[in-house]
Amino acid sequence: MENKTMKIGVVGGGSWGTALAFLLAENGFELDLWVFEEEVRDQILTDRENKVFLAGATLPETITPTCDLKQAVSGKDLVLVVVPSHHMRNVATEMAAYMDEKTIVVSASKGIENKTHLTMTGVLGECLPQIPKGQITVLSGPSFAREVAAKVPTVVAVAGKDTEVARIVQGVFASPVFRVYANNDPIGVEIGGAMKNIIAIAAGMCDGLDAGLNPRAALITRGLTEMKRLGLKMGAEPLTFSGLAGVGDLILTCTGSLSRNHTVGMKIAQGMSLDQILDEMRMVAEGVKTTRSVYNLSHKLGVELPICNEVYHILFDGRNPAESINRLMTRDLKNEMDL
Ligand SMILES: NC(=O)c1ccc[n+]([C@@H]2O[C@H](COP(=O)([O-])OP(=O)(O)OC[C@H]3O[C@@H](n4cnc5c(N)ncnc54)[C@H](O)[C@@H]3O)[C@@H](O)[C@H]2O)c1
Ligand SMILES: O=P(O)(O)OC[C@H](O)CO
Repeated sequence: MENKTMKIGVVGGGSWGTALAFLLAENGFELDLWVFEEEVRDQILTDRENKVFLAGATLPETITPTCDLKQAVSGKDLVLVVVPSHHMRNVATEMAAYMDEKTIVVSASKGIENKTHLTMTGVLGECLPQIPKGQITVLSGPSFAREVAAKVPTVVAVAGKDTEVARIVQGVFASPVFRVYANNDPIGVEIGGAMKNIIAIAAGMCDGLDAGLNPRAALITRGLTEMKRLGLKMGAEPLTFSGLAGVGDLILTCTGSLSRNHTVGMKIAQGMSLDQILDEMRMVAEGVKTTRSVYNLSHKLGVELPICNEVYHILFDGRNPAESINRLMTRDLKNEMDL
């Protein structure tokens, strides 16, 4: 199939869905963009801008905003799903009625479902039984929406169990400013993308306390070990954690001022309550809900994740972040290579 004739739907008009729709339009595709809010659809139609979630980017006429999910996904060759992870099941369940088995599905959402502990391709696989599992892929890596919309050079990974499908998706998204590596370890890519958000909350707390640069580097490094530990238990490839969706995204989110997860951590350390912070945010900080999933999953699987554990107790039990640093520093002494 000639790429540019592919019919594409993007589901989710938040900052990332809008930035990726912009990228695809720049790559020469015409596409439908499903947005949840009528306000956002109307703004894009009249001003060619998503002022709520991605102000400043002019969206070309080749992007058609719609609140009609059927229009966005039916008859499409490729559907990109970019909704917050806690909305994935509802949205995908509704999508199922309109989709046939030929469509390639790409998830760009990062999270682990609270109830099932499934990653987003797992949720999509359950909700879209007509789509062969090899056609469900994930795009992840260090990529702030605002920078992608500003055409800042960005490098990500696309992972799928079917190498051919991952290659097709790679070709669709790749551009001179958006380099895409193919990867065949979707579970590793998704665990990396979901867990880095928890570590970014921890790094934000460290920065909010002004605890120093040494502890932040330690959190990033030992956080990577925790990502690998849980990932390997779930069947991931170790090398994925040295890649873009692992250490790459971890570094970006733990050190980048644009990160919503890092910001949540900073505000907690500065004394705001989680409810207060979330009430003030229209955007999603996936790490909050993922912390709960990972805490429960790690206890179920018997995997020790000390940093994630502390973040859980700070967010949901009111533990003091400074006390958590002390608790982490005074744990039993270990061998660095133990996984
Ligand atoms: N923003 C980024 O830089 C970035 C980069 C990579 C990955 N991601 C991931 O993309 C996913 C989507 O995040 P985002 O940043 O695009 O969103 P966002 O935080 O900018 O906006 C929130 C989104 O939630 C949607 N929403 C609210 N209620 C809803 C409902 N009931 N049903 C469906 N959708 C609803 C809103 O319409 C909006 O699209 C997340 O998993 C995030 O981790 C984001
Ligand atoms: O703003 P955050 O913390 O949701 O991070 C956005 C992306 O996941 C970075 O790759």
